[in-house]
Amino acid sequence: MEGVDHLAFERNKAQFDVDAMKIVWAGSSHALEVSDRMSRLVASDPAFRKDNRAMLGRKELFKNTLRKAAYALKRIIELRLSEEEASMLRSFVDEPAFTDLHWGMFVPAIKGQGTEEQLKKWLPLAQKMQIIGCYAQTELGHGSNVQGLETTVTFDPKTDEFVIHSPTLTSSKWWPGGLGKISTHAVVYGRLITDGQDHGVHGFIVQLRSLDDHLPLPGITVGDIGMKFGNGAYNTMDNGVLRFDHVRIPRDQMLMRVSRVTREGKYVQSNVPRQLVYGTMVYVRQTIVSDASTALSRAVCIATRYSAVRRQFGATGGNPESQVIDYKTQQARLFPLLASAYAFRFVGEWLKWLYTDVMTRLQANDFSTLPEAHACTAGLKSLTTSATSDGIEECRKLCGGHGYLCSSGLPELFAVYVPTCTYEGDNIVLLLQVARHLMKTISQLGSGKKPVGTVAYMGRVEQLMESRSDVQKAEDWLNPSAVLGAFEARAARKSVACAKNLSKFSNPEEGFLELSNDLVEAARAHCQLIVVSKFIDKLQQDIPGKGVKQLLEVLCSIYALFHLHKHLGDFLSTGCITSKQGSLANDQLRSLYSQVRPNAIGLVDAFNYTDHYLSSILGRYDGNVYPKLYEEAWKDPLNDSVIPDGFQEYIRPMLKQQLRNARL
Ligand SMILES: CCCCCCCCCC/C=C\CCCCCCC/C=C/C(=O)SCCNC(=O)CCNC(=O)[C@H](O)C(C)(C)COP(=O)(O)OP(=O)(O)OC[C@H]1O[C@@H](n2cnc3c(N)ncnc32)[C@H](O)[C@@H]1OP(=O)(O)O
Ligand SMILES: Cc1cc2nc3c(=O)[nH]c(=O)nc-3n(C[C@H](O)[C@H](O)[C@H](O)COP(=O)(O)OP(=O)(O)OC[C@H]3O[C@@H](n4cnc5c(N)ncnc54)[C@H](O)[C@@H]3O)c2cc1C
Repeated sequence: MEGVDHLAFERNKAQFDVDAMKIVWAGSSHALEVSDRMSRLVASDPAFRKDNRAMLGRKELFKNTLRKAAYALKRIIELRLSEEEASMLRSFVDEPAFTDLHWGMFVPAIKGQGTEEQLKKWLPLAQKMQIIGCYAQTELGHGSNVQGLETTVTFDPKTDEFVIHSPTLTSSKWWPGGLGKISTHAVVYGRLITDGQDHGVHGFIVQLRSLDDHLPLPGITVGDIGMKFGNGAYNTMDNGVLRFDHVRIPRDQMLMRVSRVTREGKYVQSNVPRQLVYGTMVYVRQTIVSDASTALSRAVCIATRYSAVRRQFGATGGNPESQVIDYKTQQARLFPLLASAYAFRFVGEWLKWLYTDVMTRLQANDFSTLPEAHACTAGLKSLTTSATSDGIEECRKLCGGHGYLCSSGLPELFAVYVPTCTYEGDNIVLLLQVARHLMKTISQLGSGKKPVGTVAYMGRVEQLMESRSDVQKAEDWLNPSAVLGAFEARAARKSVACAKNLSKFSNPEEGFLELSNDLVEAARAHCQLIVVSKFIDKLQQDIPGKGVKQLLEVLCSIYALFHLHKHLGDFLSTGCITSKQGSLANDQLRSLYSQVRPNAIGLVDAFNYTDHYLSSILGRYDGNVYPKLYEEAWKDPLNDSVIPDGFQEYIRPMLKQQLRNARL
């Protein structure tokens, strides 16, 4: 029935102030107001329609993305939107596009690695979109191993220029988004060579295409790398290939904040650490953590609403069948994902703060927190994107057969989301970076260097090696200090075990390779501890609204106890808890799921997503699923005609032949 809220009875069950929760989710009343206004602006404009993406061929799909990007910019200018509003509007357009790389990596790379002079020259051009840029780092032969890049950038003192060259097939730039067809410029990473000496990888601003006719400049071969996973999905992006044949650029197009080359060809390093060349990745990894909560919450919103609508089995005495959300197994799969969406929101907020703090310190030449920023962004990017990818797929299964339809919104969300496990650093490679940080921290304990930030607990390692959980009954697990104690002890013990095993190797690098599986597990335990502790910290804040804080406490306990249950082997084998305490945690989880149940729809309504943004019939706000699914099926191009193309040509003769054979 049109206009009827089929989920109203669920909404009435909520025991908390949903509007107050919306503010917590958005981060502030101001952020909620802006995101609400921008999402409605996009949803109400037919130019931003996106329900037909899965049906479009690549060229049409891509052209449509270009139209939307240009139209979005036109609206941003017409409506005089602020930077914050413009960025929200672009995110609600909800279609991967060259603009993501322009705003998300090209501009930040210049900002982070350019000198004041370079900022003055390039930023206004980029900000007014008079040039369009991408981030060209990865090559056909090397992505993870940045130091292994092969593109050469050789200084020619005669002309005061750099000569960029792709000496091998594997040195072809491969993957950069926006590169294939649209970017006019790129920040290109290559090996800097002066006077025959290789100084390693540096960034350079390179013009790729003419600003007059958009043709590639001389010496440049550029194109798209081809179709990617899923229909629609990430194929709106022109990931590209790029080769240089001795292309010349002026010397001042080397990004020179970290190091520079003088007119005479002398290589000069500034006092800034060379790792700042990797700064753009740190920035993007931080944004990816917040985006994980957005992607996961979308999937969870769809699966939760549909689970309340869907009924199977259990009809008794004339009563309707059971809502699938009432099955304990459905709750045990769904509610930890709901809790994870909130957990990732808060850890994302904290990571943004950490990043801003590091940037402020860098301005004052304080580089002390850079390793912590690298480890946290790398580890949390890895943890949250892996969990979100798995979570989206779990939500598809939670929706049964209908979850597999494109109109559920879940297949496209999954296809767009999964590459986050690979881009901006393969998730395993990034966890190994965290493990290095942990091993370094432990190795420095003896020297009296006090660990700070997220590794501060390592300073209490002796106590953590001995500690025993004092949980005696299920409710004791609601105590944040019981949870923190167990997670800290597990993380510390796993790291210490790795450090001890490493010390048995005469060659530490060999040991690191041999023990890498254990190191990855230790890094994961550390990252889960960060998520749990930042959720607990969030609950120390003043959180207004009836029942809001109480429900967040429930979600925080679910996040922690679900992971304790999932990784029970870890907690038991390290001796942090007993098997009795493990089973008490499980008892407590069941009770927590029951507390979430009446509030489940309210908790996903608090994400404040429009139907346009969710793009899912199963996740419709009004729960009117079946008529809309039925209606949607008839829109498929296959249903344009009763008899499909190809039937007369192939199937009719085949049928006839088979009938003739049968008669013989
Ligand atoms: C239905 C529609 C639905 C729509 C749904 C929407 C959802 C979509 C979500 C979208 C989300 C966000 C959008 C953002 C837009 C961006 C799109 C992104 C596109 C992708 C871009 C890319 O992938 S760019 C390329 C990225 N490449 C990598 O990440 C490479 C990974 N490798 C590395 O980072 C390094 O090489 C590695 C760290 C692994 C090793 O480096 P190496 O030089 O070998 O270093 P080491 O020897 O190991 O270490 C040296 C010391 O340096 C320290 N260190 C390393 N890295 C850093 C760093 N980044 N910062 C600071 N310090 C660093 C390291 O710790 C060592 O220190 P030590 O003290 O010497 O031990
Ligand atoms: C959709 C998408 C968009 C992208 N956009 C861009 C872009 O805009 N700009 C850009 O420059 N790049 C981009 N990339 C490239 C991306 O950053 C790289 O693909 C990514 O960093 C992974 O590197 P790789 O492909 O070399 O993987 P590999 O390192 O070859 O990984 C292959 C396997 O080897 C394993 N492995 C590798 N090294 C180790 C190790 N030391 N220890 C243990 N295991 C290891 C990995 O875990 C993985 O299982 C994009 C990629 C994708 C998929």
